[in-house]
Amino acid sequence: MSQAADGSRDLTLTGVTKEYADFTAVKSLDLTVPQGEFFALLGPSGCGKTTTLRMVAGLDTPTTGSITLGDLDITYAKPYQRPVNTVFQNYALFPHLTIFENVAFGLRRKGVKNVAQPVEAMLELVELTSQARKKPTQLSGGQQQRVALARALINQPEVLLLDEPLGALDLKLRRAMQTELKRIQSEVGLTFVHVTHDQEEAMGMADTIAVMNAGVIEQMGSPVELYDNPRTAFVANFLGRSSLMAATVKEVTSEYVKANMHGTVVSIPIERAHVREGSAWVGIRPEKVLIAAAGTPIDAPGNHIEGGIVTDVNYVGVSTEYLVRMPWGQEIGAFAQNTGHQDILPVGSQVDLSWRPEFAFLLDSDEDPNAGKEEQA
Ligand SMILES: Nc1ncnc2c1ncn2[C@@H]1O[C@H](COP(=O)(O)OP(=O)(O)OP(=O)(O)O)[C@@H](O)[C@H]1O
Repeated sequence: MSQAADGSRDLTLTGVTKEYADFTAVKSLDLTVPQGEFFALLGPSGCGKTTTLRMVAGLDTPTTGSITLGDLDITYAKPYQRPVNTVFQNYALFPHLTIFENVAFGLRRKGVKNVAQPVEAMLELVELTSQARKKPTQLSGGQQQRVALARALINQPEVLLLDEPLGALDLKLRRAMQTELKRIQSEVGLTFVHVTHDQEEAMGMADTIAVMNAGVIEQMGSPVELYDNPRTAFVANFLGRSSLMAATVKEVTSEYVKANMHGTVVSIPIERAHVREGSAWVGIRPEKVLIAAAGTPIDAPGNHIEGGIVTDVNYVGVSTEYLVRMPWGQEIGAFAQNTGHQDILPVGSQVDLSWRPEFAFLLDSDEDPNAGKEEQA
């Protein structure tokens, strides 16, 4: 198979659109997944994740656009002609075959004579050596999922597609399998494209996340980049939580954009300010907001706002989650770590809030401040 000039086998989607009779599921998608990366497509139900994956797998054909692997154009290649395998949520194991034979299936179909060694190596990788003689129904959900993974990996695909592979597992097993999947991916070094609507799952596993909404990619980057520097309200709300407060840009310096937020001037680092003039939304995440009884000093030089009243207190053990009504009527979240240094502030307390300027971000006022809230998993 041919390789790109630099030898890389990146997966690239260029201008990929998928139209159904009266509906466009994926809109002019441009996407590059570097070889060997753990890539997550994250978004709410119906945003076009599965459609995108099916086009990479060859189960659907793009209406326009192209899909390449290195310099190999696979846009119209049959599923079995592309070095791509898929693991689905419903593992689709063969119930009448043993675990060993399920894993051996792809090799036997290719006419490989000696399957024992590769199958055993694969079972070892997914830690199921002791289960080889059992049938799928004798395994737990997580074990069955690992069989599905081994069965796909033994074909030595260049790209492994995972469509909500942990969706059928309970939360605890899901978290355990996430660690497992990440380990296996780094051991085999394949490109993984993982589709999920679970933001914690994507954040915990992926090198790069593409956040999809209504057929387009809203933003793409490392989990930290997306979380700390969201460019749209959808990303700010869908990935974690954010408070978005109306403001007007007053001044732009080399380091900060300063905005007047209901009478208080706050600073936003220039690299997180996605608007430089006019009206805007100042964004801050609740765990970045420090809270203290009115008039007491807050240990954070920065954006300081006064006149809040606590309207809700949710004690969750490691932290206390406050809702604070600001003088302009909006409720802002503030999560305080329960380090033992601060008493819990009851509902009705008068409080001041503060956050370091470097944690704030600034979005265009055209953004819908509620985008992504309802869709959050
Ligand atoms: N064959 C089809 N004909 C018409 N519309 C379709 C078809 N297949 C998918 N769609 C629509 O395309 C949109 C995207 O579907 P897709 O399955 O890609 O979403 P998704 O993000 O994977 O969602 P989920 O997490 O629920 O699987 C949906 O609104 C869906 O109804």
